[in-house]
This record gives sequence, C-alpha cells and structure tokens, in this order.
Amino acid sequence: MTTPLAYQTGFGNEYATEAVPGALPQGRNSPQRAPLDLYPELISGTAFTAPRHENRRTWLYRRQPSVVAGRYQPYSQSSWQTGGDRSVALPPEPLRWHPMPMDAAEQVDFIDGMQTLAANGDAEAQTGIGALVYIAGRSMERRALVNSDGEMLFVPQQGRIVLTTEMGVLEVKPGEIALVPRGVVFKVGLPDGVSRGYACENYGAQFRLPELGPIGSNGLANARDFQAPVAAYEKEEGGYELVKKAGGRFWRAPTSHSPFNVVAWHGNLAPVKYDTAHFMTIGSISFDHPDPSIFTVLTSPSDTPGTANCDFVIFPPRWLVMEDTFRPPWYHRNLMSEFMGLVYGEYDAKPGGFKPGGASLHNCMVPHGPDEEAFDKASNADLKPQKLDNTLAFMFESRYRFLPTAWALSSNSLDQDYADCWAGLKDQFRK
Ligand SMILES: O=C(O)Cc1cc(O)ccc1O
Ligand SMILES: [Fe+2]
Repeated sequence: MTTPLAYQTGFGNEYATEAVPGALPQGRNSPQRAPLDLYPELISGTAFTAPRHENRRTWLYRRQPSVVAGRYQPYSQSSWQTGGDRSVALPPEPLRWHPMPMDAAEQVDFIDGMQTLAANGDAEAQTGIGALVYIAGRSMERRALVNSDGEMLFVPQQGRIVLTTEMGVLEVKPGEIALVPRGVVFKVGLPDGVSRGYACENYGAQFRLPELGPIGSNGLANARDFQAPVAAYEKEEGGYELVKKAGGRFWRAPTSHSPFNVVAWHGNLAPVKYDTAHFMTIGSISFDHPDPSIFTVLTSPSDTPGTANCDFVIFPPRWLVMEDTFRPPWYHRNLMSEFMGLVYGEYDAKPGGFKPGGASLHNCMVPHGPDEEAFDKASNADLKPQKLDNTLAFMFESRYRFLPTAWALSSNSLDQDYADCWAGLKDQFRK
C-alpha cells in the first residue's frame, strides 16, 4: 500500500511548503546562508514587472542549483513540433482523427511519445499553442524534461500519469488535468502501463481562471479545487539525463544528481492538477444553447481583450432542460479555431463518429456542427430533462488558425470520410 499523495489547495496562491521542517527561510528570501545550507533559487514565470495580479514566481531551496549540469548535446524528437508549420498546405475542410493506436508504445517514454497534431503561433514570439497527443508505456526513471518553450497542460485519456516535478509530485487520472509551468523540470511515471492523452503546449501567457462577469463570485472552476504538490525531494544518489526543449529544438545533458532536489519552496508559480468533476457547469434553464465559453476552465489571454491565445473548455456531464430548443451545438462558423478531443463517452454533436482518444479540428470560418444522426435525434427528441452522462469532451480554442503537422495529415488515423457525416442533411424546406 502506498500512502496517497498530499496536496496544497488553491490556484495561484502564495503556497509555502517544506519537506524538512525549518528549510524555508523566514522573513526574507535569500539570507546570507539559507537554512540547512540549501541554495536559494528563483524561478519567475512572468516578467519581474508584470502587473501584480498576473505576476508569478517561486523561490526554491535546493541541494544544488540548476546551473549544475553537464554539457548539452542535440537530442532528436522529430514528432514534437513547435509553432505553425507554414510549409504544410492546410486543407480548407473540417478534419478529424480516429484514436491513435497504442500498440507500439511499450518501449516509449513520455518525451519520445509526444506527437504534435497541430500547432499555431510561434514559441519565440510567445504566441500560440501546440495540440499534441502522447502515447507512452515506459516511465521516465532517470530522465527528466524541462520545456522553456511553454507551459504544458495535460489531459490524460487512458492511464494515470505521475508527474514528479521540482515542486513535488502530482498523480493525475483521466478526468483530471494538470498544468506544469514553463521551465519547471518534471518526469512522468506511468503506473498503468501504456497510456494515452492530450497535451496543450502553451507558448503564450499562462493559463488562469476566466473572469466570471455576471456569474458572480462562484462557479465554473473554483480556485479551491486546484491542487499543488507539497515539497518532496529524491533521496537516492545517482545521475539523470536532462532533456531540454528550447526554441523547438531538443537537447540532452547528463547530471550527476537528481534535478528533484528541492527541499522547500514558496511562491505562486507551481504545477497544479484539477478534477473536472468539480467543475460547476452552467447552462440554459430556459431556452437556447449558450456559447461554449460558458464551459471555460482556464484561459490564456492574448493582447486583445476577450480574444484568447487559448481557452481550455470542457463539455462535462450535465443536465439539458431547455424548452423548444435544438439542444446540441448549432451549425456554426467561428473566428476562433477549435481543436477538440474526447476523454470518455460520447459527444452529443457526433454520437457515433467521434471516439475517445480521437481529435477534430475546425479552423477559423470552417463550417461544422452536429452530424446527420445527431441532427435527426435532436430535432425529434422529447424535450424532457435529460442527463448527458458519462461524457467528457474538451476543446483548445485559439484565435490563431491551427496548422496540422505533415505527420498528422499523412497519418492512417486521419478520417478521410469525415465530411460525409453531414452529406445526408438534405433540403427539407416545406414550401
Ligand atoms: O463545435 C463544437 O462541437 C464545439 C461547440 C459546442 C457548442 O455547444 C457551441 C459551439 C461550439 O463550437
Ligand atoms: Fe465548434
């Protein structure tokens, strides 16, 4: 029996945690000699002068500082691509991928098992996101990853991931999500063997909770339901391989010690996890179907107010009670581009065609909406209160058009017949 992990709660708090009592200095951050002769080290996730409500930084008290590492050599990870690849001819129609096969992943770890399906923006300009899938079967034992290109949002779909980070350990199961800030070293254990999930690599502003406007002071994702790790350091001696992602390139360096050597830390830059079962879902209790922005869990703003670099949106289990209403999504074309995935169950707009582990991409102004089956069902349904249960779809929604990678467009998983799901929507105009 292993004891369950301990967590601290809240989002963007001034957390404070020590694995050894007395390891945190009191009343100052960088005393002449820190308690227990640990090295103080600052990690800032925003510019020093970012507005106070956005400013994120954490003080780490560690056995050796991060500068202690061997020489970097190039490392090859060609399926994890960064930013929009403009050399790929973007098909103008809706795109969908069947679930990616998991059978060849036993020997692959989380770093090598990452594959970019689509991306936009430019990591160097701190804009845009990558939409990735990971399929991996091997835990990272003495290997760690640090991503200086962006924050990572993980959405496990099959199998738990155990995220060992500089700030401590998070265990994340399907239905939960995790955020690892840019530049924080982590490794991923896979206690359930071959596992699959989605990732958003956010090159832009950090994810935060959305404004609530007229909703008020409670609702959607509540800050207290986020969990950050408590300080934990590895006691075993021995080296690591540190893999670093910077400017879309990968590097590896040997270290003589574990990078997970932080004995205490305090600050508001921390990895967190969140169970989507705690999302307080809001919908219409009269008629019509609200915009899906009502389902925003986290948002990464761009420089234009209300026009996100990325909104992370979920479609969780919920009651549908609207009267005289077509309840699934309406047919639409949007400015914002939509990458979607399905963790489990069925998605109401595509009850048969969209499978857990699959993905869809509806870019700026690409028309989409319920397939023929969903349209027929919803147009004829008896509109009594209905529970959409056992379902969790999500969307990475971005102001920037997603460019699929060459790999994604040539993959056997690309659904060549996606457009056929609407072909039977005939002219039913009654003159
Ligand atoms: O396209 C989709 O399925 C996502 C979506 C859902 C919804 O209820 C309204 C708009 C929208 O883009
Ligand atoms: Fe949509």
